[in-house]
Amino acid sequence: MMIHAHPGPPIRHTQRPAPAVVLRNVSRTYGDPANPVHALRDVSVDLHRQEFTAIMGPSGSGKSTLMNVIAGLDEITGGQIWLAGDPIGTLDDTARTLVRRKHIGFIFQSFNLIPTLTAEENITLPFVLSGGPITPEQRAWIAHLVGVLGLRDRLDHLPAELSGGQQQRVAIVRALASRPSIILADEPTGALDTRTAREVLALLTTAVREYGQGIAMVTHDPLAASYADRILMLADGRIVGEHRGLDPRQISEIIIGLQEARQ
Ligand SMILES: Nc1ncnc2c1ncn2[C@@H]1O[C@H](COP(=O)(O)OP(=O)(O)OP(=O)(O)O)[C@@H](O)[C@H]1O
Repeated sequence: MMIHAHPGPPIRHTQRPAPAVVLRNVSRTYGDPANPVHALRDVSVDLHRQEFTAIMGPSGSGKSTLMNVIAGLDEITGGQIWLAGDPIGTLDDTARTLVRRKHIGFIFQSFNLIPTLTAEENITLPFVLSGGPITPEQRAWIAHLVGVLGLRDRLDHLPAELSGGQQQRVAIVRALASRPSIILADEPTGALDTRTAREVLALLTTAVREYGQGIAMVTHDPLAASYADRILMLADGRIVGEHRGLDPRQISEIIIGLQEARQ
């Protein structure tokens, strides 16, 4: 019998399900080859369902680039990325869009709600864009999330008629609704006051614990990062540390150390 090298991500011989996202030796270089900017250098990392990962690092360390390449919104210049087992680098644009819609949810600092659509229409927009009808199971799941996040009497409001915290909760329901493999959250609490930010972080933690949702969150805020199960530290386009169980003060000290190392 011939044994072929497995072309996909490494097979795990554990009970844990396959990672939602696998990056192997990923690089992203911008600009003139004579004077390149290395936004990501040889990054290898797995992101799991049922896990809340925070991505931190000094300004310019590659955090946004990392999110963008995972989302398929930016091309990589080296390595390979698998999203729920699909190697996204080899897919054409249409196939990549479909994989992204199926497996990735987004939560942004600026909420990214469509101002002319109600909360309910914003939540169901991804299903409309996918062209399929919303199944009774999906409707029940959305209704459950709307109830848990306290939005039941806000569904017919426009974003401008909602507080910042309510708008972000609409964005969270929208991201959770399709049960993506991973939610990419870019500074999701950046525009919120401290109390509302804590509520949003607690909701994200609940989504991971109770719904098995995978979340990767870019943040500059040590308090926000302390809600995560693990923290990846980026510096100069590389992953330079992975930490668990740190409190906000310990996280701040690591960040300050990374900033000082650059000076
Ligand atoms: N489109 C681009 N063209 C050229 N260089 C880019 C581009 N996008 C990012 N870069 C560079 O790549 C590096 C990483 O940028 P990136 O935005 O990923 O960092 P970041 O960690 O998200 O920073 P911040 O915390 O300030 O948002 C930086 O040096 C940046 O200037």
